[in-house]
Amino acid sequence: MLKAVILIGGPQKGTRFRPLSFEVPKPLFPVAGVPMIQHHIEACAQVPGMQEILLIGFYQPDEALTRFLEAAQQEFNLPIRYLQEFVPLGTGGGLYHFRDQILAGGPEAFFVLNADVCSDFPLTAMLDSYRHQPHPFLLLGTTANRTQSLNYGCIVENPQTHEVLHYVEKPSTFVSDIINCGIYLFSPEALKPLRDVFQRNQQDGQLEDSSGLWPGAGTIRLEQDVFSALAGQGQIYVHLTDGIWSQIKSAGSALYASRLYLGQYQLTHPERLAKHTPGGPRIRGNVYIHPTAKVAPSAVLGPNVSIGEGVTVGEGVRLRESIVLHGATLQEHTCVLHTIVGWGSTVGRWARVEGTPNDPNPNDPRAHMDSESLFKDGKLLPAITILGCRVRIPAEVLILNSIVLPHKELSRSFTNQIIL
Ligand SMILES: Nc1nc2c(ncn2[C@@H]2O[C@H](COP(=O)(O)OP(=O)(O)O[C@H]3O[C@H](CO)[C@@H](O)[C@H](O)[C@@H]3O)[C@@H](O)[C@H]2O)c(=O)[nH]1
Repeated sequence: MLKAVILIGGPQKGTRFRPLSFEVPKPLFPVAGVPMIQHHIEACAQVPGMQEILLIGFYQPDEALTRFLEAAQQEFNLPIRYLQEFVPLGTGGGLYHFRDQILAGGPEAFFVLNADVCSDFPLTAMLDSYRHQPHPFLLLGTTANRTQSLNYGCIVENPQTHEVLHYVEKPSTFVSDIINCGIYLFSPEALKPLRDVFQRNQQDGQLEDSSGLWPGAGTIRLEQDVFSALAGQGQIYVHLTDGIWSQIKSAGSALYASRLYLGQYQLTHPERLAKHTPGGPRIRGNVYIHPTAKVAPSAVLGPNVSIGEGVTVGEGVRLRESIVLHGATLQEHTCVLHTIVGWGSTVGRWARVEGTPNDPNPNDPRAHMDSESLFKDGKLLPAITILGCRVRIPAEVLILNSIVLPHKELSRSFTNQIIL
């Protein structure tokens, strides 16, 4: 019997995802037509013997999360529960805090998945390598180029045995081109080292604060407190993958992840990809259209387009490399490229809304998405355009490389601006 835990973080996280994370918790943001963590749940549900999926985070359980959990339980016919940390406990603290729930029923092992990654989740392959040689910690690793590796956990392995000999979280100088994907398979034994860290933290805290209410007592950083500390002791192994993988930190990376997942749908969910039908819109490449969306037959969509529930796409619209969220309207002849159009927003006739992609270098197979900051030398860097929720763009204007905050009604063109 197996279980899975998805670490969904909480409202203080996902700041690079604003203003989109104002409306919906980041783990529920639609990527390739379904909420970000539905991809994780689908992958877990396919592993034979999966008994339960636990989401651990520090969000208040709001309506959106509750509705998502109910729908997912029905769809996958599996118990899927949310366990709330009352303070952020770090990537390992929640696993220790909820250890009884994780170990209830005696699972053979449990997967732990960061919510903010996009992957083809080679969980069965990880399980096979775990069963071949069970160890407390199995990490999924992939390769990155030297510069970008510094943004991730870096793993030095023994190439014969795949034992992790050395682990450094976001090093300041090059350590290894094998990076931690934030996808793990842990044995029940893995909770023992977490308990040791917890007890050590508590003792250290009591020394600092005799009240015993030291706020950091329950916080455990899986990467530094466990992986770095235990590397080289025969407890941590890495399973390497060359499948699709990307982090989802910024809106730009959500658009890139959407492209990766839409590509995957060719194999996993061909029914989710729009097909060209006589009298229907022209489809180029991989496109997702929610069944309730109304798309005019003269619109041209794709590649990499996701159209959400109740969206209206008018005659002559050109839409490419974009996500259009629930209830938005693109009036006739708009051109929308490299953009996320927020919930309920309207783009007026003949308007052009365009962003600049910063996709990984296509000539470097080990390149990943850069989630760098929005500004450099006080200037907004060119990036995808984001329209927050219920934004109104008038007819015949140009919006280029801009971020428009929710509920703004624009009256002219803007380029390279954040419109507050
Ligand atoms: N429940 C809970 N979840 C948390 C908390 N803090 C972070 N998380 C969740 O844990 C995951 C990792 O979040 P970060 O702490 O932001 O780390 P990171 O910068 O994404 O780096 C991690 O992931 C990389 C791969 O994407 C790894 O390369 C790196 O080593 C590390 O594990 C995310 O899904 C986040 O929502 C917390 O206090 N509580």
